[in-house]
Amino acid sequence: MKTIVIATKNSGKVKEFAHAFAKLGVDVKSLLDYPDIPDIPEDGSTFVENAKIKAKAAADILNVPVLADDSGLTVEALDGAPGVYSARYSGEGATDERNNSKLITELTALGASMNEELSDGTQLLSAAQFRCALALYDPASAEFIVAEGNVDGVIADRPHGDGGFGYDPYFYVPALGCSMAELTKEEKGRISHRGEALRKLIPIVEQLLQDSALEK
Ligand SMILES: O=P(O)(O)OP(=O)(O)OP(=O)(O)OC[C@H]1O[C@@H](n2cnc3c(O)ncnc32)[C@H](O)[C@@H]1O
Ligand SMILES: [Mg+2]
Repeated sequence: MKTIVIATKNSGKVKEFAHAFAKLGVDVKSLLDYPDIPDIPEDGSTFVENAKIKAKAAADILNVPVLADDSGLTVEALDGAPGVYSARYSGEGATDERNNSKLITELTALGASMNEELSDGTQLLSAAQFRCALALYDPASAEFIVAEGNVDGVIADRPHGDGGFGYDPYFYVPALGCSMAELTKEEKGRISHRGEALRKLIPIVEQLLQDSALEK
């Protein structure tokens, strides 16, 4: 079995990558499997910079090609926040729950509204986008390959669904009439920022796999 290492400690991302790569017969490992690797500072100013930082840091330690994902939510009524700060939006020790609660509190305090409500009374607060940058770094060639994806949605004032992770329960997708957390992994992958970026990168990962660079 071929293996690809993803430089992430986010178990939600790991599950989505594992689902996508399983279809290619590729096993996924993450930084959760390498607890001795120290935390990688994400001090870039863009998703692409942070994805490159994470991929290179892990690849230099493990000496195999590594894929990294930097992603987040940009909200129109918040001038694009939380953006690259999505994971630490609610400060030190941030959790998905606290980040979501801060998001809704901030939007409510601003009086943000799209003047639209769903049949269950849910108010739609602001247009938003999920963005994802993937970086694949191969220490043998010292080269990066980068791919990006995004998906449009709307922030709802209350959560729906218990799938996905992070901001998914509050991210309503008008085209599908449900939140991102109400989709299966397969459905989410078809429309998501991560799915779009991954589809661009998969041919390159497959090429690397053929070259056996990822054989462990
Ligand atoms: O850096 P790693 O270890 O990969 O894990 P992380 O959770 O810190 O990941 P990021 O730095 O890329 O921050 C991404 C933030 O955006 C959120 N996010 C990213 N993709 C998402 C998705 O598909 N659905 C919901 N929230 C998402 C996620 O919950 C984090 O708060
Ligand atoms: Mg992070």
